Amino acid sequence: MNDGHEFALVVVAAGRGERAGSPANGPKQYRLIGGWPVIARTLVTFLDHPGCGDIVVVIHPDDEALYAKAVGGLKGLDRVRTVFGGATRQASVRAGLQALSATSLQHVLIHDAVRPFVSHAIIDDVLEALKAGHSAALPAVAVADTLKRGDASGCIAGTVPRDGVFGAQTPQGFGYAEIAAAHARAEAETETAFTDDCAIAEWAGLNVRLTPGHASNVKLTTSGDIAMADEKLAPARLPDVRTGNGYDVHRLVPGSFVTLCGVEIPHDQRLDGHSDADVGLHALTDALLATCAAGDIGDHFPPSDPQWRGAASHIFLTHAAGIVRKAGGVIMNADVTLIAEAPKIGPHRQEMRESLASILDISVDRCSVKATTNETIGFAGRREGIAAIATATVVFGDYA
Ligand SMILES: Nc1ccn([C@@H]2O[C@H](COP(=O)(O)OP(=O)(O)OP(=O)(O)O)[C@@H](O)[C@H]2O)c(=O)n1
Ligand SMILES: C[C@](O)(CO)[C@H](O)COP(=O)(O)O
Repeated sequence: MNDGHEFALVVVAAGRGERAGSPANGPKQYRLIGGWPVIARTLVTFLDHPGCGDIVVVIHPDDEALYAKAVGGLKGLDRVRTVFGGATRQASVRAGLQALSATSLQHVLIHDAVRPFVSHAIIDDVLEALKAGHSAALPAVAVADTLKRGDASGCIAGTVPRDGVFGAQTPQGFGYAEIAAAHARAEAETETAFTDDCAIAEWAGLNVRLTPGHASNVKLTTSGDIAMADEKLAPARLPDVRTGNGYDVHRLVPGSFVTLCGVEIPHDQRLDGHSDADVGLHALTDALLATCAAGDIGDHFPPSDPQWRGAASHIFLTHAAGIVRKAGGVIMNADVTLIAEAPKIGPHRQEMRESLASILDISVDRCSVKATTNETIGFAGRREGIAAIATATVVFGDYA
């Protein structure tokens, strides 16, 4: 079982997680972060470490089913045993160490189940220190905040010098025989409640080496810690970018001007329609409505409604832009292609772009107007009508 392995492991998971609250789905080591139970994430890092041999997970007697469900499906579980813990972390570690009494491995690492962001680098540095001859190794992070001592009234009683002060993390590493003996002695000889195993090693006179911990190797203590861990592991949110297209055509009849993209152009024909028949603005109105699936221009402005007779089409486009914005969208660009044999669009393009920019309240560089003839074929080629196609891009949500 331990062929080629460098250390045995105790993972303590018998706590009740009272500071994190105890919801129906069990104590914090069984809560989900990024869709995984905390304890499963923790175990996987060790199961994947080439130096890790026997593993004892110390659980609470009430949690057998929760544990089985949480770790079910992990690879390498044949190396993992469970034992029941005690009323304190210290008692739970002791139970874990006793369960390893037959281990052939010289070193043991002791880790909190609720430190799921432990890394191979942290483990390797602990192992290096043990292999270099230290009896114990402690991953630690220098304290960065100024430390204060508070008094019973909730006021500051003093500032604690932080030079040489470290936050202790796990996994803490030891010679197995030495830490097992130190734990047994501590149990027999002192009432002191030790909050970590290096404190027991120190008490027993063992030499403890500091190794690099990492800020990310946080102990999930409160429900806020669990929420932060979940957020950290959440898949990156993709931007909600939506594109809509629109198409419109109106018949040409004898007249003196056409209105295209909000610009009146003198011409020997006019566009026939219920409103001002501006195909460019109508196509773009549909494109914008499409970005939030808000139907089409006919749904909002029925041709049967007399109030829209001869209406200027910027009303329709302004309405569509309002719907988009109400839905949380930001209009990124608008592009209109006019299909007309005549009049010539080129000389009016800039004015049309400015007209779109003003109606949509976006910059001109986000508004494009293009034109093409229909090579004298089809209804547009025979000057029977003018068509327009339009595309709009809108970004919705947090990325807007
Ligand atoms: N009797 C105990 C107490 C704690 N632990 C384990 O020790 C680790 C660190 O302890 P802590 O964060 O204090 O966990 P809890 O004791 O569960 O938390 P609380 O004090 O809020 O109840 C956890 O993995 C926890 O499950 C344990 O195995 N047995
Ligand atoms: C062992 C430990 O994680 C080191 O920082 C910590 O002491 C355990 O937390 P507890 O709240 O004291 O049980």
